[in-house]
Amino acid sequence: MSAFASIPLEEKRRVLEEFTAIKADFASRGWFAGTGGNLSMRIGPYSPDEFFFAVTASGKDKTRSTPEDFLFVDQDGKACETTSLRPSAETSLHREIYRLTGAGAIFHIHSVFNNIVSEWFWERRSVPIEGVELIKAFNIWDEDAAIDVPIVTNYADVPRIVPEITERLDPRIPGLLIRKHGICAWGKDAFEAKKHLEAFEFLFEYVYRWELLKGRA
Ligand SMILES: CSC[C@@H](O)[C@@H](O)C(=O)COP(=O)(O)O
Ligand SMILES: [Zn+2]
Repeated sequence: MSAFASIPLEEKRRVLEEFTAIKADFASRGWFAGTGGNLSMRIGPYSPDEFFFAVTASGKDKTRSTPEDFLFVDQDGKACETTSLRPSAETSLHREIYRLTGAGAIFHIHSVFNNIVSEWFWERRSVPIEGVELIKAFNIWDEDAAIDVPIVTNYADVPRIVPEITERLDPRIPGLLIRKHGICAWGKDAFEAKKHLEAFEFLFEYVYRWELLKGRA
């Protein structure tokens, strides 16, 4: 039996149920404008060379729930079961983040705040955030902690983004911005990945508003 086939059916069902609920929650926040965004959740045993994850199908209206929203793929992005669905166009980014971090879930969304701050701070290739309480959501507890959220190039040819992720991913920071595109945030499980994504979006809105208050044009 293949490694994927030996993952219990109830485990697959559990992942898809949790996945469906999170997708509906994010849809209610307006995080999937114009079919943008994609989500994945890992399942079964993990090694950097072999792992499996459920990922949203490409180009779907992610504000709707249908039986064709997700498929399971392996570490190479190949479908684990026969399906007519195509995995997200950004599956290669998820694959690389799983390979580097062993995370349990990765959520990618587009927002106006994450797009604007990624452009404002593009020259330094990271968004600086200092002393804001919600930095603790990333399990960083230093007094007045300062973090830099990496920004990578938004190549139209998505696999070209992968080497920049390899180079720029900071193990302390569970997220990466893609310039004028969106964020990938991850965590050890879906609960943690969602917590991190919410914290990033709060912090990006904070940075956006603070920069305007300081008089940025
Ligand atoms: C329609 S714009 C969005 C896409 O180009 C992409 O950035 C995105 O997030 C969704 O792609 P998808 O292939 O549906 O996962
Ligand atoms: Zn995207």
